[in-house]
Amino acid sequence: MLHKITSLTVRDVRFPTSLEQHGSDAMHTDPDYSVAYVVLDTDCGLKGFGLTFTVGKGTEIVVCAVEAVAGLVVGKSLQEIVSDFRGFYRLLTSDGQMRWLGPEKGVIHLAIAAVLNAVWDLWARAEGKPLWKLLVDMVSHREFRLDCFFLLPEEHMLKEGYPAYTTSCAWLGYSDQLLKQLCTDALKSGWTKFKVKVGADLEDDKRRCRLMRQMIGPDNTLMIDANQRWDVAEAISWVSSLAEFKPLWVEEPTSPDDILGHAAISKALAPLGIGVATGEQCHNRVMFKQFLQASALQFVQIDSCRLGSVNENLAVLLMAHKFQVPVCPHAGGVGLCELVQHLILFDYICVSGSLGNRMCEYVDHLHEHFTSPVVIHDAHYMPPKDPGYSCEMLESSVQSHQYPEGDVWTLIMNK
Ligand SMILES: C[C@H](O)[C@@H](O)CC(=O)C(=O)O
Ligand SMILES: [Mg+2]
Repeated sequence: MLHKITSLTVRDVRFPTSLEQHGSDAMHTDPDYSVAYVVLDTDCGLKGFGLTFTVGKGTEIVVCAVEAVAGLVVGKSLQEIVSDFRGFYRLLTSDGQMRWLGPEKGVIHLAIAAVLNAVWDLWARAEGKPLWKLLVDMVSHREFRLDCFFLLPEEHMLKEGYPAYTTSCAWLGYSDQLLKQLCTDALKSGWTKFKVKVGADLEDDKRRCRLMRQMIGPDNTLMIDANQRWDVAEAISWVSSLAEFKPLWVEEPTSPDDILGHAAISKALAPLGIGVATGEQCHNRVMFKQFLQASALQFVQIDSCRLGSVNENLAVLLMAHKFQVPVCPHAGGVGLCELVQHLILFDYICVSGSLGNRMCEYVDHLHEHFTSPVVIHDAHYMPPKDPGYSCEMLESSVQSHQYPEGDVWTLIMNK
């Protein structure tokens, strides 16, 4: 079956997470977790679902950009696309009249990610496999030695899952009381790795990091995330002041485009045992290449919607492997956990074969709006089994959260 794409629809779907400060950080103080949600219809009835993540009002701009590229997709068959996926990727990213907006960065790239995510979802559904398995089956299996026993990596993942860390205990806008409660709950559920938001006020950061350490103890892992708040010198002195709390990494210490700045920060913090992590706003593979070449990061944080979907993320996974830098994907947003779990499973099974210093982010928000939500067991992502890329949303959720006409928003606006 050819699966000719007959239409592409895109909707602006937003969740009012800012009301309770979920997802807040030093630069995004009032995020409403949102998606530009894409559905591809085909002549045989099969659909493909895709999304890209944003944090509120920006979604309307991404929706326009998706509409602008729709004409490059509608009318093509899945077979035509996947038989020359590289050519199709180039068609989307190199359109003569739209390339000026990027190239391969910003709003237009987010839009292309949403569309390509839907195409990959369609392909995996057509093959009757979860996306990670579609990718794994494309390359040959290898056997790795894992601790004291031999297990194929795929079997290992199906049994144990992929290790995760949580960001949900310590968004910047949460009170100390809430932070304590959420840490207590998370520890009971088996979490051992925690990320705390920092960057707005040094004294606050010291208090919150101290509290986190008290709650999680000396042996669990702590990471800090500044969301680009500092300049280079400020980042070095600020993080040095937080070194006593033993963070494994500082994430996005400065502008996401400042490769040499990250290199300077990495060099300065190495003696303190603190690495630099970045990637959620690293806009394409070329940037990642230079970050790796400049030893400017010690943890690669791929993002399933920032880069040009699976296509570009695979290139980054391979480069990270070449440079022997662990990949710890970003997933702080709606739908990002659902998507990126497929990529990190593929990374482990077919590329890195290692779990050393590796973990995938998890945030405990909004999974109930997906038809195949992530399954977390004992702080591990369990491999998804349903065909596709796990980003189909419940139609009822899409309708009630569509902006501005959905019930959820009309209620808020009429208050
Ligand atoms: C605005 C988002 O919630 C952002 O804070 C997420 C992030 O930085 C992370 O998960 O890491
Ligand atoms: Mg972050």
